Amino acid sequence: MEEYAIEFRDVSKIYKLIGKDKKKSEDKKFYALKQINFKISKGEVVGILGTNGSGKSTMATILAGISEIDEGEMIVNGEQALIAINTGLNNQLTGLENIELKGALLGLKPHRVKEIIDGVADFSELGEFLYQPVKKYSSGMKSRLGFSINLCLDPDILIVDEALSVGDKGFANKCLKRMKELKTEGKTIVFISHSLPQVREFCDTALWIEGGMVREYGEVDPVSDHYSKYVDYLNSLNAQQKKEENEKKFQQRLIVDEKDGFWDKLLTFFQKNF
Ligand SMILES: Nc1ncnc2c1ncn2[C@@H]1O[C@H](COP(=O)(O)OP(=O)(O)OP(=O)(O)O)[C@@H](O)[C@H]1O
Repeated sequence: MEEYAIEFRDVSKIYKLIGKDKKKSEDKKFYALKQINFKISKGEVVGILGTNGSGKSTMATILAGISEIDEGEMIVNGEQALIAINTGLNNQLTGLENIELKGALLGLKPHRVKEIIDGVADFSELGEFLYQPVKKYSSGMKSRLGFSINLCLDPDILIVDEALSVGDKGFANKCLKRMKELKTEGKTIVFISHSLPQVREFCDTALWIEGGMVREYGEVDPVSDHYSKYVDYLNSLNAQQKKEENEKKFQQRLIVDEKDGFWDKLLTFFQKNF
């Protein structure tokens, strides 16, 4: 029997929409992710593709256990860590204190925390900045710290959300090189990137989410080709057609409360008939 690192069974994430009065509406809700099903095998390196707002970051935070799901079930076999800029970093604390805090939250032994501190100091190349509060870091420095902590934690499942698009090219290449080593070590990696060439180069499979739903999941090359064609198609649309396409996607994700629908229908009935 194949062992899966991650399994999503009908997973949905729902947000309440803010109304025109700037209050969260009880009636109108929105699927950030809608009934997502997939299985990622142990040692698989999967790229998550999707246009802006399709649900990639929501997926990353759910995978990392930072965000809760509203419907369905997520089954994870192994320790997972999220590599994303800012996520999980406390701005008031120094880089070093952030590592100690993470170690305490994970219940790590002091010698393990020391190993991680040494590893982060070495990989991040932050030098003296490790002793400065994170609020004084540039976004690239935060990315270096976050990425290095997660790498040094040595999780079984690594979730990388756009981390390589921040920071300088030299550091991004170093991270990519390290991720390739982890891949050969048999780690499961979920890679969220806007860079299609990076996904093609690095991943075995690709999961394409569009409008909060799975559009395609399979071998990286065909899925990337189909995604690329879809992006070209979107780019070929004029402003009005783009608006219609976005509206269609939005309607698919909208959840209107039953009661609300009932009163709307009643009102329409009265308006039509009286
Ligand atoms: N906290 C939140 N409250 C309400 N809606 C949210 C929240 N976070 C995300 N969303 C909405 O959920 C949808 C998915 O967002 P998400 O950030 O996951 O998309 P994405 O694919 O990562 O987008 P991008 O490529 O632009 O970064 C978007 O429509 C977004 O507006």
